[in-house]
Amino acid sequence: MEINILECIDGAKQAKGLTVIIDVFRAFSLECYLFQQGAERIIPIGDLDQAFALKAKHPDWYLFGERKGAKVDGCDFGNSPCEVANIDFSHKTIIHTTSAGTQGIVNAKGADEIVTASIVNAKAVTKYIQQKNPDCVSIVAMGNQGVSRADEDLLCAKYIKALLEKKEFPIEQEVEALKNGAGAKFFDPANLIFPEEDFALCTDVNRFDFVIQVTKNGNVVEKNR
Ligand SMILES: O=C(O)[C@H](CS(=O)(=O)O)OP(=O)(O)O
Repeated sequence: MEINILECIDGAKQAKGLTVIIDVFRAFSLECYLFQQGAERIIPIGDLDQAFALKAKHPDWYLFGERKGAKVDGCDFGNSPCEVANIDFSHKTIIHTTSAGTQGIVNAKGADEIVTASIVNAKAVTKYIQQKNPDCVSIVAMGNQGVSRADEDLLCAKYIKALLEKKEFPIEQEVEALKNGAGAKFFDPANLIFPEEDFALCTDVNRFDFVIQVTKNGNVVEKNR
């Protein structure tokens, strides 16, 4: 199995084979919580206008929209898992547009198939890849706004690669270290965008045992293993 780690939107454009799009802070961690809380499907969208147009057609669907970390005006929710804690999304369709994560999905046009990943479901994604046993796996760490390296996404990519190669990886230690690095923004009292609780929710290692798969029609569904 050939395993390549790529980064950002440019990396997503180069992805081939079974493609794993990673966004730890926070898009694909959030989506795990949404499915856990009953969501039926999520529609990942790159373009904001397209997301609003879809919402206008389907007012009963929830629109989650984020740019530069902040909730976009006019959306029902932003990109924060703690914002949706305890909300029941049973039978709900969700439209999701973000700076990095959903951009990765819409740009991975050369992929044979796409699954998303985050630290909260990395082991489940690894098991899924092992079961499919493809010739080629592209793991894309989506980065900050899809354009610059995000250490948490690269960490998750390296963790999945290590699991696939059956190598030891000190994930708990590395997650702890994020508090003083890429995750420090969640603990900065001057920051008004990233709630502190989101750090723990997005770094709860292997909390979920399901994968999120992008279907042929572009929707995202939960796939239990
Ligand atoms: O909302 C987030 O946490 C990020 C913001 S950004 O990538 O740092 O601009 O968006 P996401 O698409 O979840 O990476």
